[in-house]
Amino acid sequence: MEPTTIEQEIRREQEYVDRVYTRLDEMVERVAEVRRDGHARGLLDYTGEIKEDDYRSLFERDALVDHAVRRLAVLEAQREGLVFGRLDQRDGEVRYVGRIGVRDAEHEPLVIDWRAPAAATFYQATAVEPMGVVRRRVLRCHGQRVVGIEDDLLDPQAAPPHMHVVGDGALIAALTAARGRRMRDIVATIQREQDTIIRAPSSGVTIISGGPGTGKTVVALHRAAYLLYTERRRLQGGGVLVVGPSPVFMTYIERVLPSLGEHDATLRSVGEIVDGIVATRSDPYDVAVVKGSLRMRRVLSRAVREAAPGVPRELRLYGAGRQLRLDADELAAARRAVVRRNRYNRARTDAARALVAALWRKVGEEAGVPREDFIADVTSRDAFWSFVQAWWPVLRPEEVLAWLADPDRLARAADGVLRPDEIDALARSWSTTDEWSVEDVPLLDELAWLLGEPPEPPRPQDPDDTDDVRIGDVNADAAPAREADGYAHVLVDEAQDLSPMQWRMLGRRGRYASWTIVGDPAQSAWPDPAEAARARDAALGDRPRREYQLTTNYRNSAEIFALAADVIRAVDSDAPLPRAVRTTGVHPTHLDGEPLADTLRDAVARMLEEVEGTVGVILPTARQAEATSWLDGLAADDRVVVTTARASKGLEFDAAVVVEPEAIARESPVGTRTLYVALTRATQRLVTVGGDEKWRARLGELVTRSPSDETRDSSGHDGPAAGAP
Ligand SMILES: Nc1ncnc2c1ncn2[C@@H]1O[C@H](COP(=O)(O)OP(=O)(O)OP(=O)(O)O)[C@@H](O)[C@H]1O
Repeated sequence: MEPTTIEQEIRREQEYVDRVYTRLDEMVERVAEVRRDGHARGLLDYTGEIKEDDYRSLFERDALVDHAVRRLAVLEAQREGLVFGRLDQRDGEVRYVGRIGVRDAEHEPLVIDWRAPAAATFYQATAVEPMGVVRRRVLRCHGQRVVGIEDDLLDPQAAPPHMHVVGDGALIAALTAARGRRMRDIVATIQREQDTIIRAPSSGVTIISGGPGTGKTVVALHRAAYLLYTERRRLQGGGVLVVGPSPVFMTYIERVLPSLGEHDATLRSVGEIVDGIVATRSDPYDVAVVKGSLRMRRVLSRAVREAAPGVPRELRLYGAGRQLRLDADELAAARRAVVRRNRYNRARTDAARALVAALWRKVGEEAGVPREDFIADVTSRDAFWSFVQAWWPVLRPEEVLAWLADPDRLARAADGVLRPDEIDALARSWSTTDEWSVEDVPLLDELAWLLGEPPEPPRPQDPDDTDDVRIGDVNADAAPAREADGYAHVLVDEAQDLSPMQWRMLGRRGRYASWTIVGDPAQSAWPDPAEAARARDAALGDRPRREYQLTTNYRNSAEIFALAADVIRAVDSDAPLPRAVRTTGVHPTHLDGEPLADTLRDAVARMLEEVEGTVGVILPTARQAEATSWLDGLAADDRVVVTTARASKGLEFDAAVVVEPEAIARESPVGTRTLYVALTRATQRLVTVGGDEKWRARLGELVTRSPSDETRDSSGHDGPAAGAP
């Protein structure tokens, strides 16, 4: 049989792709040789004495080997689907675009790196503005084999007569593909509005907003890869921090940057920002709201000023020929004066000075010795320094926060700042568990900042330097405080949910950074956007900002998004909503019936049959524990992901089964927004399970109104199945 046009085109492209892989193999072999050579040099060098020259050559060797190892890893990692695009230009030039740049033996480009300026037209050219491109071609590959081609003819007038145009469009093919448990890169199908954001300059603050499924996350990650490519020296030196809402979300996105050849970004959920603490549990809404509010700054700074539990409440000391004493009130006054001026952990010297000053004030002229002699006498006594150590112990943030589980202590710190019911709720949250919550992490960070790092231990003393050594050698200002590590670029996803205290925590890490901030106000779970905006502005300072809005919903079918849009409109009539361009003809459905467990299992089993990829079961928080047991064996299915609505932020499934939607909406004052999040997680199918008349009516009404009624497909799905299964 004659090969079809598309088969012929694929064969031609395969020839080119084969040439690229042959060249890639040569490059891999060459780099591997450099590595082997480096190792061999190391073996010889280490056999004898090492002279200074040898050290230099060993250093060079290590750098060479290190570079070769990294290069090899990149070359190997980018092998899969290395070439994905081709541009046929008006002037007859043909360019191939791929995951990395590849040149032939004569240094002529075989493939252009997608991030290079020469590749930009691959993403930016449109039929309205072809930018010299006649045909854009996306190659779909499995391993090294070309399996499909999708063309866009951008400039028909300029197309030569023999030019073929095949395929239905790469974007739709990508959007309808089954989803796995990890987000994939979109390097072959980045859209023009997205490309503009990816390539925006790195300086200052780039704010990306847009409704659900508009590609905010995936675009921000491609932007990180782009910036690492264009500004590798600055960004690798300082580091790139990527922050998301939960560990589940971080796992969902963790492959995107490596798949783009970037391994150097630090990915952390908001519960993992502080080194050494991994918090995954979220507090109930009412507690989270208090812990996140800026009022906690006052509470914490007062908590730091109060004496640690168990410190001595009286100073008794023999000095200057008499019994010296400071009582609890005098000690408290000295403490207040010191903490007002200093960070606690860096103030021990000052605390010692304050004690001596208080003693002198009490004794004064009666001491019968000049002030200098009095100070020298007191500070030469071990008993004095033992007291200072006990009275001013080094404090860790965890200790100070744990003290606030004591309702009396908390009430003193929060007096006039928090309401009594808020104080009760907080004290209970800290006394019922010793596991830190996600909302505790910014509080610990704030405390770390208030307390400061303890100074470095004193260096060995110079025996001649006897002048007030003991006070001087623990000088609080001697060593700079080791503040939180500063990153060169900070990328914050789902930023609409960050509490003011979380903004402060991130601000400390991005003090000298450029920022990319991603969010959708309509999905916000934070009840006081104005307070969060203030904290955000303080974190970002006066850096210049550029803002972008994404407007196309690439995730949801139009039928699914129509339901979600209806829900959000009820509470936020002005929310700018994206346009879902893909219709499937399959409307959201609803399943009722008792017991709920059976209905849920039935819904999940149906979805597993109907879609190829993942099925998300999205629950009200109150149902979380029950539902996993209801689902029985189904929960263990690799394709099934069980999550609460609150934790479903940023995730995506082929099918979503949303349990008791109205209960999700009632769970908190921002519950409707959380329900909006839950309803916008699915690409192909949405089923709601359990609920009330109101919910069924909403679905029914929506379908009768839906314009896509006329475009139902032939798969037998013809609207909502409200009622018993
Ligand atoms: N140009 C594109 N080509 C292919 N797929 C795309 C493109 N843009 C976005 N997508 C896909 O659309 C889906 C939604 O993207 P993403 O999760 O980044 O959206 P989002 O705006 O962060 O959503 P949300 O705010 O609802 O979490 C993902 O599967 C993503 O891969």
